[in-house]
Parts: sequence; C-alpha cells; structure tokens
Amino acid sequence: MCADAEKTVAVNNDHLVQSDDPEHPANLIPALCRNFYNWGWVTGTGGGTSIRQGDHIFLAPSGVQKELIKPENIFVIQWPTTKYPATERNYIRRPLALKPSDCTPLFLTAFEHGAACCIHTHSQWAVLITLLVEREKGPDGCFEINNIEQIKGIPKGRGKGYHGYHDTLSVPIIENTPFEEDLTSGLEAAMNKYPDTYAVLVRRHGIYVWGDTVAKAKTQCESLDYLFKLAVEMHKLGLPWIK
Ligand SMILES: CSCCC(=O)C(=O)COP(=O)(O)O
Ligand SMILES: [Zn+2]
Repeated sequence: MCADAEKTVAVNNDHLVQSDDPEHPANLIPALCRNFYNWGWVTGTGGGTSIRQGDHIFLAPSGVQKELIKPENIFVIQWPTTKYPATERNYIRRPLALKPSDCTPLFLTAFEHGAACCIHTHSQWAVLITLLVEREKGPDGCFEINNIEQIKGIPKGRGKGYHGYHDTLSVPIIENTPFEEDLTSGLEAAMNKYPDTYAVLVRRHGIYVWGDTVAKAKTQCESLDYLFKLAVEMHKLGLPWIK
C-alpha cells in the first residue's frame, strides 16, 4: 500500500464504529433513529441524534433517511473540539460521500453544557406547541404546564432532582433560522437564560432535547412529546395547561 492510501485508512478509523455491543454509540444511533422515525420524529430526513462517549462524539450524517443509517455511516469527532468543525481535520472518522449533520454545532453546544446525548426532532406536536404559545403569549413566551403526572419525567436542573406534580415545567422557545447551524446562537442564549433546561423548542421547526445519559435524553424527549401532544389536545377542548 502506498503512503497516501495508508494515511486514508488510518484517518478513517473504521474501528471506532465497529462493535458487537448494541450499546456502542455507532450501533445505538441507528437503532434510536429507527425508533424516532417510527414515532414521526425524524421523517423526511429531518432531525437526528448525537452521542458523546469519553473523548469521542458520534454523529449521524446529514440529509439521509435517518431510519436507514448504518454504523459505517457514523461520523466521529475528537472531544473536546472547536465549536463548529470547519475542516475535515476536526473529524477523526468521516465516511466518504456523506456530509455530517447540519445540527453538529447545536449538538456540540449541548455537549459543552455537560450532555451525553442530544436528540433533535421535527415532531409535529413540538411544532404545534410553538405556534400555540406564540398565539397565546407572543414571541417571547415559554411553553408552561403543571399538574400533569408526566412532568415528573423531566429534571429540574442538574443535581436538583425531577419536577414534582405541582411544579411548573417551562420549555423555552427560540425562533427558527433559514439554516440549521444558524440556530446555535439562539440555543446558547436560551441555555444561558434558562440554565436548568434540558430542552429548547424551535418555532415552526421542532425541538432539541439533551440528557446526562442516552437513556435520559430519550425518556425526556418522550415525556416532552407526550406533554406537547396532550397540551394540543387540551387546547382543543378549551382546557388550560396551568392550574
Ligand atoms: C427536511 S430536513 C431540513 C433540515 C433540518 O431541519 C434538519 O434537521 C436536518 O438535519 P441533518 O442531520 O439531516 O443535517
Ligand atoms: Zn431540523
């Protein structure tokens, strides 16, 4: 093998995405994305997920059918890294002919915040909630709900336990931008304003949810989606979200 070919193989680091362990991020991301597709969270290529394990970030590719992702399609970034990997050198594994997710700088923002997994969905319930809140409270409103059992699935902040039944859950909303990566400053601003939040809604777009573990990111995303769907149905019945 010539020196250039050897370098290409070494740089691609295929071993980083080859494991028999179903909990390995390169196996977990495709499995999660298949579920998310079936739940209507990542249809039409939108949305995705990323996992931080040790000093590696595992990322799905951009613009592909998320339910068909395979471990060999996964990108890997050395962690910590610069906020927005601008060159190929930031990737220690970059599958040829694929592009890393446009959500990468947003996922990295969640990891800087201490997350181990970040999920981006285009759930219609999340989108509808952003529209209802805009109509009821204007552009600066948060989604707020209390006295619903499922609120207990959402943490009050790192080290602060989970919401109680009577607590009010607040989820900030940021405005959408024409390009996904341009959402990053809005996400950072929302995280600074609401340091205890584990989720930020994006108006007319979807939601970013993160967690201290993969399981927590997934179950928090499920609980939020449940609450958004419930809130839309409550609204249709004329029932208030806050008691
Ligand atoms: C129809 S998808 C529009 C782009 C978008 O919102 C998105 O989440 C795409 O993410 P990707 O990981 O495919 O770059
Ligand atoms: Zn999106």
